[in-house]
Amino acid sequence: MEATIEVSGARKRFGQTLALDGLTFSVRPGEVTGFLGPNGAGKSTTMRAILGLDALDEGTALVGGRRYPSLTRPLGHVGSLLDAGALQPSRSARNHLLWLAHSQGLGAARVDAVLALVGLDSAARRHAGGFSLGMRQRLGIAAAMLADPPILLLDEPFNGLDPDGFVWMRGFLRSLAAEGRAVLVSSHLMSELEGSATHVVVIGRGRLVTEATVAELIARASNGWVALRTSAREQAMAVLAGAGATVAVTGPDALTVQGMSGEQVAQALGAAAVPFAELSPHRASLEEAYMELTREAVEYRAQGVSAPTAGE
Ligand SMILES: Nc1ncnc2c1ncn2[C@@H]1O[C@H](COP(=O)(O)OP(=O)(O)OP(=O)(O)O)[C@@H](O)[C@H]1O
Repeated sequence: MEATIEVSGARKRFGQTLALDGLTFSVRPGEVTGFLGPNGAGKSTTMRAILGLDALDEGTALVGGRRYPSLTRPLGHVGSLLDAGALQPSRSARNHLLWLAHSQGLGAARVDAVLALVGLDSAARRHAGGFSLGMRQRLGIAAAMLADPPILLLDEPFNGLDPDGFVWMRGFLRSLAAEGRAVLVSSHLMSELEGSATHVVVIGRGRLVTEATVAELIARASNGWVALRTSAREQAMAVLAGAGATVAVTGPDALTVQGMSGEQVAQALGAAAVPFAELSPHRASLEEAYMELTREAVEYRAQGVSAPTAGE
């Protein structure tokens, strides 16, 4: 089966709430796609629709070109982590997985392999009920990986992870994509996905806000910004603002400047005898890119059709 997820024109209403409002996006093989949006944006509903747990009112949600309920061995095609709490607390982690493995015709060797894969081998015989949320997330991922599926849907897998867990999860997601799998990972925070996602799908109120590569998103948000270090921050701000630039404080001795080239910034500060160092094009973080996006989306909604924003 081809490792793709394709959601097209998905609409879903729960009573008065329109959870999905014509949502369309796709995930291709070899990509970790971050699935982002504020609370209630429709991320979980989308994942549930892809897995056939919620029926769409309109549109389609396909895995490898097929509807999930039509798959004969679904867990061999799509692995999912929706709720890390969904386990039998009195069972050991290994027994929990053995029970799942048997239901799929898999043996103990595969269980031990996935326990090692997620770093739970030493905790394998402990009761899952005593696991921290981070360990439950790992166990949930081990379960998702049991039948070695080419497609993975992970809902908030970074929740509850400690700093080591974060590093591990990022590397793990990258390795899944490097093996050619399609991976859709939901998150509230862009920063969680930095270093693992290659693509992002941002949704709001059940609609697509943007679908882009991480590199495109960062380039868009970085455009026209110059980063600057100066021991005379207030003076530099006054000079640059006086020259018409937009200036933001990014640290005790750091500013970012928009509306002037690096050369113009150097000239203006030089002429006013303001000391500075490290003048460079600013590379936005994924979080900044997300904020920029959200801001654009809000402005678009507030202004109606493509009215220019101030300064354009
Ligand atoms: N079973 C349900 N019954 C009624 N309303 C629902 C149901 N499931 C979701 N909703 C509503 O649909 C909208 C989308 O919810 P959803 O859980 O998909 O968003 P989300 O992006 O996953 O949010 P969060 O980040 O908070 O998990 C919300 O307004 C939610 O209250």
